[in-house]
Amino acid sequence: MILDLDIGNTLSKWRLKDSVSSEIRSRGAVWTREEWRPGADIPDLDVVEAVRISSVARAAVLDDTVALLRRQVRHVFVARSLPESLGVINGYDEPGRLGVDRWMGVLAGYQLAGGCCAVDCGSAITIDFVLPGGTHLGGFIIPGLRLMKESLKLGTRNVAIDPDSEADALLEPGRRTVDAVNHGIYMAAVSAINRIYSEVCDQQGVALPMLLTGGDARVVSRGVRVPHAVWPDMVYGGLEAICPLTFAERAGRLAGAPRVPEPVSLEKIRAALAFSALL
Ligand SMILES: Nc1ncnc2c1ncn2[C@@H]1O[C@H](COP(=O)(O)OP(=O)(O)O)[C@@H](O)[C@H]1O
Ligand SMILES: CC(C)(COP(=O)(O)O)[C@@H](O)C(=O)NCCC(=O)O
Ligand SMILES: [K+]
Repeated sequence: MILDLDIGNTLSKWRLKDSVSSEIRSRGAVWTREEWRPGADIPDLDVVEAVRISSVARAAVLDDTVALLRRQVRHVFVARSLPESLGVINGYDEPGRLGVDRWMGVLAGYQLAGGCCAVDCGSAITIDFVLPGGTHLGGFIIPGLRLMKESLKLGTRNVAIDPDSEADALLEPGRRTVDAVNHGIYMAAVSAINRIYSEVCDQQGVALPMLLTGGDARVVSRGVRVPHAVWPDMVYGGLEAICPLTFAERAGRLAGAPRVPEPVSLEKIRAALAFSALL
């Protein structure tokens, strides 16, 4: 079995993948706590031959996790943001400072779709762009839905947006604090994604497919007007691409990859931008 770990600021996600059949056998998530106890919250390591890790948690959390895993598992791979990987040139001035979850998302997106816009809706919402030739432009970071809500300190933090809510209902004016806040942060997130996408496609003269991942991807997806696909395992896809272990991975097949969405034409994107500039 292969254990894949995606340690984010809020949740540490894991999945077990069969190294022969490439099937996902189980998955789970635990809070990424200050005092996260590596090992206590992840599956039985006896069946694990290799571990692949993407982590944006504090260095000490990662170091402890790796030290513990190395005692029981022979192959432990820790992904890093590099200046260049798999034909993608990292757009950061200091490539190592790009969040490795973003780098994994960009590599997976490029492998699947070529140039793309990779959006990760987690603790933060990150919006990254890579052009068809492999140039990563950098991206945008805004607070995620939960962080935006908590920052208001209106006592609404415990009433999360129902992930099954329809976008139309979320875009109506709220008639009580919790709805006003939930609808407000939702509108902030989806309009930022729509606008940023259009601005960058306009600047670059190219209509790119958009891929969405992260804990809030499903609900955000309903409000994003740009054609896109949701790929819950996009960060894991980067791990598969950069450190292929199974037959399917070596053949370039990424688990759970969606069909690449067809972007609307650049003319339409530009017309929409021109219209919003009038408002
Ligand atoms: N069951 C859940 N538990 C916690 N957060 C959830 C859950 N479902 C959706 N979320 C949302 O997903 C976000 C965490 O998403 P995730 O992509 O795992 O973030 P990160 O990678 O930053 O840890 C939370 O901030 C929250 O808004
Ligand atoms: C921007 C992030 C906090 C997003 O993390 P997440 O919401 O997935 O937990 C993470 O990618 C990070 O710590 N990045 C380093 C800074 C940067 O990418 O510029
Ligand atoms: K994120």
